[in-house]
Amino acid sequence: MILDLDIGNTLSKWRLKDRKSSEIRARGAMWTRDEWRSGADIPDLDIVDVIRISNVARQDVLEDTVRLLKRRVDDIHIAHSSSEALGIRNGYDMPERLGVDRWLGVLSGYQLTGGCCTVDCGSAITMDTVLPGGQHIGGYIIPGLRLMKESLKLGTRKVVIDPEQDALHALSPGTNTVDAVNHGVFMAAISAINRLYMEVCDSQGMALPLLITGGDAAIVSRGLRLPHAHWPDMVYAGLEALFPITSAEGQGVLAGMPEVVKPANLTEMRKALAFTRML
Ligand SMILES: Nc1ncnc2c1ncn2[C@@H]1O[C@H](COP(=O)(O)OP(=O)(O)OP(=O)(O)O)[C@@H](O)[C@H]1O
Ligand SMILES: CC(C)(CO)[C@@H](O)C(=O)NCCC(=O)O
Ligand SMILES: [K+]
Repeated sequence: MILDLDIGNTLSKWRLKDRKSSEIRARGAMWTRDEWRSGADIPDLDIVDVIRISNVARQDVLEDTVRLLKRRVDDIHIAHSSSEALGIRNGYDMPERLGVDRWLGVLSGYQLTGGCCTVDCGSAITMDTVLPGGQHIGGYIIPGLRLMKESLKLGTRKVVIDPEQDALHALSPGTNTVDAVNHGVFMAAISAINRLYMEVCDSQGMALPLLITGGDAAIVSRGLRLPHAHWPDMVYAGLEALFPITSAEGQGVLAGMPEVVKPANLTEMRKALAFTRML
């Protein structure tokens, strides 16, 4: 069994993947601050023979985790951002500084689309662009939904935006603090993603497919009016692309690959931008 680990700033997500059938057998998550102790929501290491890790938490979090895992499993692959991988050139001035979750998203996104914008809605919301031909041009980082709420210190941090809520309602003016904050934060995130995406397409002169992932992707996806595909396993797919193990992975078949969604029309996007720039 393969253990894939995605250590984020808030949550550490894991999944177990069957080496033979390529099926995902189990999934779980724990707070990144918490220790790996038995009884918690952690995978059974006795059935694991290889581990792949993406980490954006502090270096000592990774070191502690690896030390613990090494007692049971020898074969551990840790992903790093590099200046070039799988035909993609990293656009950062210092390539190793690009968050590896972003890099992995770009690698899998490119494998799926051959050029796209990737958005990861986690503690932070990040957007990255990789052009046809494989040039990554850099991206944007804004606070995620929870961080935005937390920064207001209005006691609404724990009140989540109801994922079942109608997206239109979630964009309407709030008539109490919780709704005012939730709807405001939701609108801020959606507007930023819309605008950044259209600006990038405009400046590159092409409508790129838009992919979205992360803990808040389902909610954001419901509010986003632009055609896009939701790929929950996009970061894991980057681990598969970088360290292929199963025969399917070797052939470039990545877990949970969504249908590629045809992007919005460039002329229409330019009209929308022209209008907002007039204001
Ligand atoms: N069970 C959950 N526990 C905590 N947060 C959750 C949960 N489900 C969804 N979320 C949302 O997901 C976000 C966390 O995003 P994600 O799971 O992508 O991990 P992350 O650790 O924040 O990632 P990164 O630090 O890489 O941005 C939180 O802002 C929260 O709103
Ligand atoms: C931005 C986050 C926190 C998103 O998870 C992560 O990708 C990160 O820590 N990145 C390092 C900074 C950068 O990407 O420029
Ligand atoms: K993430």
